[in-house]
Amino acid sequence: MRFKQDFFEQLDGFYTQVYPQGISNPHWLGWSDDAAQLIGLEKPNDALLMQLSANAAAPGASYYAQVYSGHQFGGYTPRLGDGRSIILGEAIGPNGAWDVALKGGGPTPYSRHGDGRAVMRSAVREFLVSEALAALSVPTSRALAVIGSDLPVWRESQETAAITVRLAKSHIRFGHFEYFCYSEKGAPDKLTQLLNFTLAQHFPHLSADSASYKQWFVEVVQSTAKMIAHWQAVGFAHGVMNTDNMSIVGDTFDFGPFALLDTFKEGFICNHSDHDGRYAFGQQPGIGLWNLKRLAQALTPIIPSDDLIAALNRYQPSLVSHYVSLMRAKLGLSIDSDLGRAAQAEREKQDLALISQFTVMLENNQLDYSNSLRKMGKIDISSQYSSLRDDMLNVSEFDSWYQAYQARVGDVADVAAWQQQRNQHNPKYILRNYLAQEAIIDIEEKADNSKLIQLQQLLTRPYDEQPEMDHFAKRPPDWGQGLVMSCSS
Ligand SMILES: Nc1ncnc2c1ncn2[C@@H]1O[C@H](COP(=O)(O)OP(=O)(O)OP(=O)(O)O)[C@@H](O)[C@H]1O
Ligand SMILES: [Mg+2]
Repeated sequence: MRFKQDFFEQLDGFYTQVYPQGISNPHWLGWSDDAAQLIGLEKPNDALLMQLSANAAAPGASYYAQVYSGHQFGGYTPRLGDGRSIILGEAIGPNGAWDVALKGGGPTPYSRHGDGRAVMRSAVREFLVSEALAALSVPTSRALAVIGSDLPVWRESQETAAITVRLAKSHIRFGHFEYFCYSEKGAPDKLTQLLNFTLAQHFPHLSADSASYKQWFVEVVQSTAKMIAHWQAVGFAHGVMNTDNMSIVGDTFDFGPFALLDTFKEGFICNHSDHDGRYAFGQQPGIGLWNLKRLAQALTPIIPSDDLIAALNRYQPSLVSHYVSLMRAKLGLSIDSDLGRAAQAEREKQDLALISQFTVMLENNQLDYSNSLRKMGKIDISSQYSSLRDDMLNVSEFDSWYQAYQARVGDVADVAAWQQQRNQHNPKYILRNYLAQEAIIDIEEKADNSKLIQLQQLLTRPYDEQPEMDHFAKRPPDWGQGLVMSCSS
């Protein structure tokens, strides 16, 4: 790894230098070749294992924990910070730099009452889902590796510690701006410094001056909208959309009690602690805007309110556009690029209605979200019969939807090619909670990570048939239905 240290060198006062503490008997549980390529690494080796398990210093690393705050479940917590994630610096890759962080690397000044550790089950889940979402083209932080140990840690019972090696284009969160607005009142120069750094590092096409701030916030609104559109389209529930878990570059960030939907359910809550369903699957678009409003508030000392409000107004249309376009690809709804603006807007409205009717049917019939969409690749669109019909209890409701759908799809000259295209947008394999759980149980009970590796490899090619892996595409068994995860990770 070759590091630069821009955050560390340019933002004194925005972090505390702190060294990670090694975990005993470190061993690779998982390694991502795809993530490794991002920072110019090839295969894992023993020296790297020692460095990434914090048992040896990584040459060129600085080791620091950033300070931030954030709104958690709607309430403001004035001081958070990296309590268990220690950043080594920005590793230089062939197409840009990535922060490398050891999540679970030991206590920091921001650990409050925590031990600075991550348990193996949560580290494995973060590793698997980071790479699985990337393969689905969802904007996300990445995971280079997950490293197991025999270091005991206590949660509800004794477990073992692990480290996820996270790669992120940026670790700057909405909560960074909140911290420097509220906790260091009267210091707008700090906010400006942070914003100028963010611009220079992550929005290089914008200059670091007040004229660009307005455009920058528009782009933050749009990338957040795009990220959440992806979540809704693949059926991803994040579970802890606190503002300290929202990345400023619009990447999915901090994987705790997340879930990919099995059965489609708007109100699905994956987080055991989310009693009111604040972060339920169907609430995510609204919470995205709520979070952006908190960020906007924190920016009022340096960006005029009118500009912030104008940018926020672009959230909803941007999210709908992205979502409809992703769902069009899934359902095979083509668009005529010659349509005028007004006609396009009307078409978007109609398509959104058609898509919503589809998901309502899935919910009413308790159908699996991804598997139902995958069936699109088997539909003979020219025929009155659809295999999806057999899954419906209310057949007449389906028939009238299907009629409207067929009319919208129109004539398809080459049905096989149409089906093939559907398969390239509707994954056969997703990271179902029960699959992750099975991989974790094998590690816990048999020290066997082969299922994890198999799952990771499978999920790097989620659209391919891989017929020998068919069983991984099944709906969960009874014990794995609607698994709800706790936050004690
Ligand atoms: N075991 C722990 N020890 C110390 N601090 C912790 C621990 N678990 C969580 N925290 C801290 O509590 C706050 C909220 O936790 P949250 O679950 O959002 O983040 P996280 O998963 O620990 O990390 P990140 O957001 O970097 O992915 C963060 O400041 C986090 O660092
Ligand atoms: Mg967090």
